[in-house]
Amino acid sequence: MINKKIYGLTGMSGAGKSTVCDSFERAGFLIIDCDRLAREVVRKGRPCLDKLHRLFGDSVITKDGELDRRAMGNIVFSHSDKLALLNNTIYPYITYEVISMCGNTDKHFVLLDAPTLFESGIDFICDGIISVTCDKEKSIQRIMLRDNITRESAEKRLGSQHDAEYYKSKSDFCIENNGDIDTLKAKADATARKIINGN
Ligand SMILES: CC(C)(COP(=O)(O)OP(=O)(O)OC[C@H]1O[C@@H](n2cnc3c(N)ncnc32)[C@H](O)[C@@H]1O)[C@@H](O)C(=O)NCCC(=O)NCCS
Ligand SMILES: Nc1ncnc2c1ncn2[C@@H]1O[C@H](COP(=O)(O)OP(=O)(O)OP(=O)(O)O)[C@@H](O)[C@H]1O
Repeated sequence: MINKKIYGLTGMSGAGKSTVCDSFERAGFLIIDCDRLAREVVRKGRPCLDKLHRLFGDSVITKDGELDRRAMGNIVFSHSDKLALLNNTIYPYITYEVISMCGNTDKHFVLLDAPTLFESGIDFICDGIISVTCDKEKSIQRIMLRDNITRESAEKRLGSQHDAEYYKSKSDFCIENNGDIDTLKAKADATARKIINGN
């Protein structure tokens, strides 16, 4: 996108992307949280939710007409064909929102926080890729605690994603997060500075 530098931030669930976003926001980046956009595009009454209802049936809709996220997660993180169907349905809506936000901001630097950056094809608009990685067991422990899910659900979710080596091999910057939070923040601050200063 003209006059903007767009960086994609990716990595497995629980790797530490949200903490990295805080550093980049402090450094002056516009942060686009694709998980949040994915929640907005499936709000009650939005066309994307109607499509999901038609494709997945009543079991993914709550009695209030909202997306039943836990039910949908149980389906798609156990069946790769269903995950592909969800992704193919939802990504065009997310991509539209991302492009609008990039076009509307005054900020020069944008960070797309997107766990499924490569699958969505949105890496195509990025000037650079940053990944956050950590040992799989650490991811499992962190998301069990943060999302109040079982080990089995955590393992299934991670099973739908790539491993650390994959993210590393496709990134311009890789932030390893096996230490404490302060170490992660220091690495993230340094990466943001490096990008802004162009070195
Ligand atoms: C399956 C859904 C309903 C489960 O909702 P739930 O509230 O339990 O989880 P939440 O949305 O907070 O996601 C938690 C984490 O799961 C992982 N995850 C989410 N979607 C996907 C996916 N399509 N493929 C692999 N991992 C995913 C991410 O690491 C994410 O941070 C939801 O994740 C969803 O709608 N996913 C499809 C949209 C998507 O791809 N989002 C990522 C944005 S790029
Ligand atoms: N180095 C660390 N030490 C301890 N806890 C951490 C560390 N890094 C992150 N966490 C915690 O682990 C959890 C997962 O981190 P975070 O939410 O940043 O992951 P994420 O990559 O954004 O995951 P998702 O893709 O699922 O949104 C959070 O509760 C966070 O506070």
